[in-house]
Amino acid sequence: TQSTRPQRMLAAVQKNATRGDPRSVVKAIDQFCRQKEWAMNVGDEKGCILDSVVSEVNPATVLELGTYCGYSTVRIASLLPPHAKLITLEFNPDNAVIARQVIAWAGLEDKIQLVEGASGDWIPKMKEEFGVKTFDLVFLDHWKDRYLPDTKLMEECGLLRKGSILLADNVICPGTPDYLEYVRNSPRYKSQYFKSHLEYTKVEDGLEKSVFLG
Ligand SMILES: O=C(NCCNC(=O)c1cc(-c2ccc(F)cc2)cc(O)c1O)c1cc(O)ncn1
Ligand SMILES: [Mg+2]
Repeated sequence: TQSTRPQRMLAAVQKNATRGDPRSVVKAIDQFCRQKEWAMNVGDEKGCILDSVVSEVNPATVLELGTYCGYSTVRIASLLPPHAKLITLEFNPDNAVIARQVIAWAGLEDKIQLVEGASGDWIPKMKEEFGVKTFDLVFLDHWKDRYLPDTKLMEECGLLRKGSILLADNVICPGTPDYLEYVRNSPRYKSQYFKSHLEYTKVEDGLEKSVFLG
């Protein structure tokens, strides 16, 4: 039977990356996507901006919305301090199967908790299910029409504290106009746009970094 793109991406990781070496996993996926097949990972250009924000925030608790195959999950977790935890939500069970194996190849299982299901269902249960108080950093990379409702839900559930950072992918392409309008005009956020390109292309895209002011 025909393999899927995530399955071919995992095969490229297992062939070209070194077990236990997260950066080699990131490199193998980027090479696969540049040389073989485009895929919707945040990619190496926006990935460098992601790295700099993660390093600056040095978060103890991270929430990622939209795991896909685990590229940004591994990229973020490889920069976390010891004992820091990353929870990543993935809606699509087939993607979750692949992401778990990518995370295992990188040797980052102890830092990452992959949760399957819809963000809207899981966000209200974060505190009781995972003992999370608030998130220091949230990386939004799931369905683009879920960025705004899920941000409001995180506010309502008390998952953001003064200084929590939201970093959103694809605010230009595919675009998240209602989310951008909200974080750029709400008095509760200080927002900054990092201009870049859609992964592995010359199309404009960017990341929006927003500090929750409480
Ligand atoms: O997370 C879920 N889907 C992937 C979200 N991510 C994207 O859609 C995404 C798309 C693109 C993209 C850009 C240009 C283009 F021509 C085609 C795709 C780029 C990106 O960087 C993304 O991140 C999901 C699934 C589901 O069934 N339910 C809840 N969530
Ligand atoms: Mg994305």
